[in-house]
Amino acid sequence: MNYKDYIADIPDFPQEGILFRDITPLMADGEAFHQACDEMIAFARKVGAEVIVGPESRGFIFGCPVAYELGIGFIPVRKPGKLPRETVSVSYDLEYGSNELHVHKDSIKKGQKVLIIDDLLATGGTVDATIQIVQELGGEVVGCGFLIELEGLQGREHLKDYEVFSLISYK
Ligand SMILES: O=P(O)(O)OC[C@H]1O[C@H](OP(=O)(O)OP(=O)(O)O)[C@H](O)[C@@H]1O
Ligand SMILES: Nc1ncnc2[nH]cnc12
Repeated sequence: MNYKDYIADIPDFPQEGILFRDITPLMADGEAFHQACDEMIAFARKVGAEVIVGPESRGFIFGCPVAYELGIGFIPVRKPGKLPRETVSVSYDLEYGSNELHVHKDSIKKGQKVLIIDDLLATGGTVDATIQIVQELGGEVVGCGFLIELEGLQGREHLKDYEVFSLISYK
């Protein structure tokens, strides 16, 4: 399958100068979405994931089917003001702004093997912040899986110590 056929390229969204890679056509196609999830599931099995951690909101779209298929848990990483109980948080920068990510403090067990799944790796700010939180909570990051990697933004520089999987790469 040529997954790029299912990604829409939108110039100057959400800001001038950003080429936005829109995954919604892929999500809307049952076969493409299913196959993409299957490839992430294979990676999750390979790295021995015991729990999936996924950043809001597009990380939920791919992280939850993987967790479901493996019969393991899914832990949401959320933007400020969304989680009702005590959290740990980290501030981070991304291609078009900055934010703060939160995870419930009691969500990850010590030594648990964590696979981080998100739709897209750009600067790596989001995954870097997520790794920091997982480690603070005692989890072991065994891999990071993405549908899309924007190679030009060099997000992999943050991920030299980890197994990284991406299905679609743009130079
Ligand atoms: O590698 P980075 O530079 O951190 O960029 C990648 C992140 O940016 C997007 O999320 P966004 O914060 O736009 O939120 P959304 O998923 O709610 O749209 C995307 O879904 C990744 O999580
Ligand atoms: N260029 C881009 N397209 C879609 N999502 C993104 N998140 C960060 N950069 C992005």
